[in-house]
Formats: sequence, structure tokens, C-alpha cells
Amino acid sequence: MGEEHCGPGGCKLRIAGVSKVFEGRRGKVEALEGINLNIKAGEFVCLVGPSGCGKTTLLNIIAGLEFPSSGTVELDGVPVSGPGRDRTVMFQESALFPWLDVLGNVMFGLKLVPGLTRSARMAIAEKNLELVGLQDCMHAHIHELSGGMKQRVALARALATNPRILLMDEPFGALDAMTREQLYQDIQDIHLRWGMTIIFVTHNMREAVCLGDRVILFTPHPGRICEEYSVDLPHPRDINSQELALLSSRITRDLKGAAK
Ligand SMILES: Nc1ncnc2c1ncn2[C@@H]1O[C@H](COP(=O)(O)OP(=O)(O)OP(=O)(O)O)[C@@H](O)[C@H]1O
Repeated sequence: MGEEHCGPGGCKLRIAGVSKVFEGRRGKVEALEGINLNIKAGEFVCLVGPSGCGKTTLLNIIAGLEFPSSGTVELDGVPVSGPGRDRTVMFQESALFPWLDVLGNVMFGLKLVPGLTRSARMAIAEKNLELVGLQDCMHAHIHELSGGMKQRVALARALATNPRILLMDEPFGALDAMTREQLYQDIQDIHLRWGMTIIFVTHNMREAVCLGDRVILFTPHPGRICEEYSVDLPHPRDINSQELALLSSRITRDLKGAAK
């Protein structure tokens, strides 16, 4: 990875009294209730909790893709009123365009940035593909890539727009253990050098403790914050370390208690 790469830093996030009620075919669903969370600029925060406790909903609210039923979200003191280029979401499924090659996919994400010529978009896309180790695959078709490579393309696409907040929804959930371990190293390295704020949803407690400065545990139906844990282990962290296993099994025990 090129040492010269450096992002714009992160922004501060203030979530105050956020609740979300969906009115769907099943009637009212209380997805979130009274979420208060302050996230520092550059902090890496992992959200964990039982299935359906509203983690994705909160991520979507921060992204500006959903709106809270009550409460507010502010980025550096400015209320979120919709999606913006300061935030990028990366999903479990890479959602790449199969008719574009690897380079084309990353360049496509840059079309929303005003004032960039095609050659500038290409240069930025190439730089970010190098950053995630895909410099030799720029012209590959998407169907030629492994699951891990596809997530690397998605990561390069997310990073290319220089987000100040990276919102990641189980981005490594579908990958095998070895590929995930490599990506844990890469994402820690990128976060250390870029300093963007990262909010990362996962079901994998070890992953949360390996990556997060802080892990936030939610209760189910409606999702509320029931506990938070500071992770003071130095980076780069090894997912197989003893200390990491101890903290992750403590959170898993608390999760089982919260899910009852
Ligand atoms: N658009 C929607 N309309 C109605 N209900 C919704 C909608 N989106 C989410 N929900 C409901 O809100 C609740 C929270 O969903 P959400 O996807 O945020 O949970 P989650 O914690 O991310 O779940 P998982 O860990 O399984 O991905 C669930 O009961 C879900 O069915």
C-alpha cells in the first residue's frame, strides 16, 4: 500500500434521541428507540446486536437514506437531511456493475463528484485499486473475481470519493476466514492512515473487537443501546489473539443476556 495516500480525516457524529418506527404490511415495527450516541472524528465504532435490532436502520439513517421518526443526527454540528458525498456506504453484497470492468466500477462511483475529468477519475480509481491490492486486475470482468476481490473493488469504490464517514454493513460477512483476516489488516491500515470515521455493523464479535475503538451492543425490539465497550488493544490487532477472544466472549455473553 502506498504510504502517500491520505484521506481528509473524519467527522464528528452526534445521534440524539433517535427512534424509528416503520409502518409496513406487518403494521408498526419499532426498529429503534431513544438512541443517543456521540462518535468522535476518526473513531472506529462497531455496532453489534441480535438480528433485527435496527443496526442497518441506524446506518441508513446516518447515511441519509432513511429518516428518524424522532430525534436528530448531526455531522460536525450540521443536521443530516439526506445522502451526501461526505458519507459512503459499503454493503455485504458488493453491488458491482457486471457490465463494467474493475476500473470502470470504481470510476463510476466518481461520476457524482463535480468537476472531475475522465482522466482524473481514472487516476483516482487506479490509485484506490492499488491501495486495496488490485493493481493487476484493473481490466478484469467482475465475474472473474473471487468474493474477496469483489469486496476489495467495493472498498476501493467507497474510498475513491474520500468519504469522511465510511458506513460498513457486514462488508466481510460472506467471505471465508482467511480472506477476512487479510481484509481486517487492510482496513486497520487504511483507517490508521486516513483517519476517517468508520461505523461498522457486524454479527461477528471477534471482528468487532479486532476493528473497533468502541463496540456498541443493542437490545432487540426495539433496538436500544444496552452496553458499550472500549477496546484499548493496540493496532494492528490479530483476530486470533487471547485478549481479543476474552473481550469478544464477554460481549457474546452480554448479547445472549440482552436477547432474552
Ligand atoms: N423498510 C422497512 N419497512 C418495515 N420494516 C422494516 C424496514 N426496514 C427494517 N424494518 C424492520 O426494522 C427492524 C430492524 O431492521 P434492521 O434491518 O435495521 O435490523 P438489523 O439489526 O440490521 O438486522 P440484521 O442483523 O438481521 O441485519 C426489523 O424488525 C425489520 O423487519
